[in-house]
Amino acid sequence: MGRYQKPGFWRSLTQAWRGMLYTWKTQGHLQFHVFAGIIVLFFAWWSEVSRFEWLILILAIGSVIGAEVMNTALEIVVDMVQPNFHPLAGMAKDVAAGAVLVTAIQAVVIGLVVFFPRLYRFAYQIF
Ligand SMILES: Nc1ncnc2c1ncn2[C@@H]1O[C@H](COP(=O)(O)OP(=O)(O)OP(=O)(O)O)[C@@H](O)[C@H]1O
Repeated sequence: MGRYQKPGFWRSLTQAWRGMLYTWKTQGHLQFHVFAGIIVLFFAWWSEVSRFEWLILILAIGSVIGAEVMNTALEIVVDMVQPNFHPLAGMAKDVAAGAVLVTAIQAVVIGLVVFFPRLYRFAYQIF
């Protein structure tokens, strides 16, 4: 095993990007979250949300994506430390997946609070 050397700023960025790419390639959930986030941002632009709503929506999308990336990191560590079946290894993964679920529920609630009144008004005008 090579000696560890603390990387510089640009090298750290490259490594972080490599981690993101790995997560993107291996986790279908991340692809789904990014796709859903793009659709939400499109709707935000289309329905001309306020600056504050933009910030909240971006925070919500970033939280889900960040939690998914952290979840992937934990899965990698668990698989490295415990490649065999172990109840604690399974529980660690389940707890990390629970963190993603919390952020996803939060994002859905934020999306409803921001978009539901607009969709309601839109539907009201049409029907
Ligand atoms: N070593 C293990 N021992 C016991 N149970 C495990 C182990 N590895 C995984 N599991 C169980 O299988 C589930 C799925 O684990 P897996 O490693 O396939 O993650 P995943 O399908 O990529 O999860 P996610 O959908 O959260 O990204 C875990 O949530 C856990 O309940």
